[in-house]
Order: sequence, then structure tokens, then C-alpha cells
Amino acid sequence: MTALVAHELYRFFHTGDDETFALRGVSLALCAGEFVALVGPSGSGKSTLLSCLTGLDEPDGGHVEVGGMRLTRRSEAERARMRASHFGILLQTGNLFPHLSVRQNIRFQMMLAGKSDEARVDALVETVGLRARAHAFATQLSGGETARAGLAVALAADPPILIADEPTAEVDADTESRLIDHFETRRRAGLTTLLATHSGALARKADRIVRLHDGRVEDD
Ligand SMILES: Nc1ncnc2c1ncn2[C@@H]1O[C@H](COP(=O)(O)OP(=O)(O)OP(=O)(O)O)[C@@H](O)[C@H]1O
Repeated sequence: MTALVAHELYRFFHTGDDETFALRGVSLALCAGEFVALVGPSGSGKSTLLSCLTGLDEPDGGHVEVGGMRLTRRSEAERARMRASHFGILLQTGNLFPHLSVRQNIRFQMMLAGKSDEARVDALVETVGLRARAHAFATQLSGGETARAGLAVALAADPPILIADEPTAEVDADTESRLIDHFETRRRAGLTTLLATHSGALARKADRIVRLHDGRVEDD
């Protein structure tokens, strides 16, 4: 079953007289339960693609379908509803509430999904290697800790589709291997994962590697 489809996505940015072609006709299909790594050089369009796939950004051309329903060109409220029921999202813009601790951020995300499970909060804090920082506020975390806490929040509600941008940036080797185990557990549970990454170790564990270059899929 196909979980997420992108049809011929185009995205252009205009800054003054400059025009950047971030996506130039990207098509991609993720099957339910697939673990896919999105790779490519800096500036190749990975983050832009993830934003369009989750409906946080609207493509200038093409469309996205999630769970068989079109996500693109709907109202912001409809996109937000579809996002909440399909995705866990970690993008470079971050997803933490600054006035909540790491634990409270994870708990809050679970609550939004109608869930409450303290053992799962403990397990997620452990998985991302933040046991010692679980009670720190988001504003008190380092860059790497912020990214790991953000990943725990993205995973909190056990989303059908996890979309994460560089989830293992700035993590030590032990944490990276725990996270890889977690992504493999998701795959065994039939959950779908798409990660943009510069990590060869992580990409090698994926079922499939999709390579972007200059806004196009170079290899899939
Ligand atoms: N909001 C924006 N306004 C103008 N240009 C943008 C914007 N967002 C992205 N771009 C440009 O679009 C291109 C693709 O950027 P994107 O962030 O998607 O690349 P990336 O592959 O994720 O890079 P990295 O690996 O460095 O995160 C780049 O040339 C970038 O400068």
C-alpha cells in the first residue's frame, strides 16, 4: 500500500531578481512500512521537499497525496488536520515549545494525539539519549540536544509516517545506533519513515536511498 506520493513537485523561490529552482519535477512514492533515506548535496532540495510533503509548504506545481488523499491546495486548517493524523515531523525549524521541558514537550505531543503513556515518554527520552536533560527547558538545550528532543517529539505519538530532516546530526555514535534501532523497529511495525540525512551509516540501513541533485531525483 502506498503511504505517501509526490507527483511532479516544483518549488521556486524569488529573492529580488534572483530565482532559485529548489524542486524541478520531483516524483516519489513511499510504501507503507518503508524506511527511505533522502540524500544529496547541500542545497539539492531535501528540506524543501520534506516541507512540501508534509503540507507545511505549498509546491508551485504538482501535488502530494497522503493515505490516498490529496494534501496539496487545501486550506491551512485541512492540511493541519491531515498532518496531525498522518505525520510526525522534525524539520530544521524545530518543533519544541520553549517554555516546556523535554518531557513536557513529548507528553504534550502525545496528548494532542489523545495518548498518555509515561513509560513511552521514558523510552523516548532514553532512545534519543536525553535522560540527563529530560527536565531541562527547550531554551536550555544545546543545538544537538534540541534536535534530539525534537525527534522524540516527532516520534511521540507513534506516527504512521515519520518525516525528519537530519535526525542524527550532532549525535554521538551510541545515540545514532539507538536511533537506527528505533527506525528499524518502526519498519517492523509497518510504520513509514523518510529521513533526509548526510549520514552514510544511517542511509545504509534504509530500504531505499533516494538521491536528489539540483532539485531533481538523480537516483531512486
Ligand atoms: N525560503 C527560501 N527562500 C529562498 N531560497 C530558498 C528558501 N528555502 C530554500 N531555498 C533555496 O532552495 C535550494 C534548496 O534548499 P534546501 O534547503 O531544500 O536544500 P537541502 O538539500 O535541504 O540543503 P542542506 O543539506 O544544506 O540542508 C537552496 O538553493 C536554498 O538556498
